Amino acid sequence: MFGAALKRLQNRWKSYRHRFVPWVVLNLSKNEKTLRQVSERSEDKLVPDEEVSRSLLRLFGVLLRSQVAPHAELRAHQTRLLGQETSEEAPRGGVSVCADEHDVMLRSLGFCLDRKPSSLPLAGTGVFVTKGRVPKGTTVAMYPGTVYQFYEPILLQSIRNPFVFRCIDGVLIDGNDRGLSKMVFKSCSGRDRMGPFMMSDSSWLTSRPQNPLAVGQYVNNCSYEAPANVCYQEYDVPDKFPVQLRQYLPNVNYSHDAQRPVRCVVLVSLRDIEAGEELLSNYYTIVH
Ligand SMILES: C[S@@+](CC[C@H](N)C(=O)[O-])C[C@H]1O[C@@H](n2cnc3c(N)ncnc32)[C@H](O)[C@@H]1O
Repeated sequence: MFGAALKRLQNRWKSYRHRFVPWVVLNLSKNEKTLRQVSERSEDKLVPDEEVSRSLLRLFGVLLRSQVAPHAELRAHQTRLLGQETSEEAPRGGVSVCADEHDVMLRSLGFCLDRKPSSLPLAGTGVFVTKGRVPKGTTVAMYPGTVYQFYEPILLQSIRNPFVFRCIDGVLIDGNDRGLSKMVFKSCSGRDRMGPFMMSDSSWLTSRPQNPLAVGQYVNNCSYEAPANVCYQEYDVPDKFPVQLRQYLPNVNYSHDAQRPVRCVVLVSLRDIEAGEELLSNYYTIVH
């Protein structure tokens, strides 16, 4: 009888997946209501992948059309290479036609995000909705970083690094914007460049990411008093994702493998979120 009870306890422990790997020691939720439960990977989807693709394509398309002047020539070159027509006019006299990323976000998605001191005690920086409103089921942020398969070496990068996110299938995403992690991301991003086309975006490593969704690594853990309003969802970038829009993807594979899709993790709203609210996720998932 004792053996059976022990086995049950072991199975239960094994089924808890901490989304951040083990250096994070947080105030674990006091109640299972704050835990996310999934049966298998395919069920860890609040919204279908097609819906995630649609909202990323919409935002990235608007970002491309409103890019700053220094990129305009490169963009025109890319467009020529792709044999596509463009309705955009080149900026006159080198004057920037840049719309601020936040304006773009507000126009295309209906809300703005910003990083600010968290509303939770001792939680450092958090991510807030600063303008507009996020309806339930919206792709509200992306978790940027280098993507490691479970067998790839991450030991050095992971030391004292609270930004290593674990996907349900064991893939890891290092979202640290400093030190060795930063160097690795930049190096992999440069390696995967295809001629004039960047396949990923390194600007999330700065204080002003050109993809304004790429701040998901700063989303803090919920508590019993402040429940989660967003959840993580794995998203493998489909082959047909337009090459000229990949420059806004904030993820890159650690090892180059043209066959493997880039893994992204998006944060999806669990309810309507109003301006002024902090985004909070659940760092713990139960996989049955
Ligand atoms: C992925 S980072 C989130 C960004 C972090 N707040 C920062 O400023 O860098 C995870 C770390 O944030 C802090 N954190 C997240 N949620 C928290 C909470 N509810 N209470 C206290 N600290 C929290 C912990 O230090 C944790 O290791």
